[in-house]
Amino acid sequence: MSVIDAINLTKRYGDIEVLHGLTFSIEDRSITLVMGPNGAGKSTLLKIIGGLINRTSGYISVLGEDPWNSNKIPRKVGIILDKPFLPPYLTVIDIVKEVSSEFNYPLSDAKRLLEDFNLLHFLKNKVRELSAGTKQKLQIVFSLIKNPEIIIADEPTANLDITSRYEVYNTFAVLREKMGLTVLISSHIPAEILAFSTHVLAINNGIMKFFGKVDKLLRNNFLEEFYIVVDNIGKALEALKDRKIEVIGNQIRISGNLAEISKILSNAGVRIFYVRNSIIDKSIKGETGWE
Ligand SMILES: Nc1ncnc2c1ncn2[C@@H]1O[C@H](COP(=O)(O)OP(=O)(O)OP(=O)(O)O)[C@@H](O)[C@H]1O
Repeated sequence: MSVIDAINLTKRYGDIEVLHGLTFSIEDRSITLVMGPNGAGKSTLLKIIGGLINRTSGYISVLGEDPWNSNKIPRKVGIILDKPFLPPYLTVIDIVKEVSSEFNYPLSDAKRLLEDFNLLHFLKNKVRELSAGTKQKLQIVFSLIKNPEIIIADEPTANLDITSRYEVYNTFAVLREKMGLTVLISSHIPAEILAFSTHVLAINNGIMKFFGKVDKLLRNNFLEEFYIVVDNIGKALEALKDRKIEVIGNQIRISGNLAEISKILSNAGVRIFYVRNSIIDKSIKGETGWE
């Protein structure tokens, strides 16, 4: 079932058309990586989906409604930006209370969300005392306080170090798996997020270059060697014991079909934090025109 449908969607700023006739459907409970170089049109597309700006022509439906003319979309779509706008001198609990009361959300449920994302111990901290990664995770949790069905994240990891970036990607994977949310994330660092995504929508100069499942993007490149980092190396080694693998530091070197290996690990309850392989970068470039 699709939750977002776009047909021939265009956007012009003044005389300049920056989105040229995009057509796609986003499936319920998917994580779509929206990728493309600077100025490609990623933010513009996400803002249209979130109802922050209107399209120029074409059709867009989000949860069955036109996002620009909808009371439902501001409540059902959570928007996450690259830099969280959290008041630096307020404590986390102050903000939680404010956001909960704004959306009529029980405070006890909000605290449970913080607990789910391992943030409960920051309740009494002021925002300025928190790391960039923690602030971003908080922004994500705050966006959940209204019970959204879709989360749109525009470059959510742009200002984060690698550890925090993976924490944030992981948070999105949890949102999808445990809370059944549909997630759209834009990024400049596509290879990192690919392991957490189900679909890819690639734009370049406002033209959609690729839309489809991650497997399709990587389809020709499976019998290659790559490196993965997982959350539980012991469980991963057990799950992959019939395969030729080598452990190098915290990475597992393995050859084979990436989709198949991810499935084995996922069935064993192991989460992949990181996949690296020059082929992934090459297939992103080959299929999408990404430089
Ligand atoms: N409010 C605006 N008025 C005029 N032009 C705009 C406006 N916002 C964006 N643009 C232009 O539209 C094009 C697409 O911009 P957009 O921000 O959507 O791209 P992006 O892919 O998100 O880029 P980045 O990765 O740099 O954020 C760019 O050429 C940009 O200069």
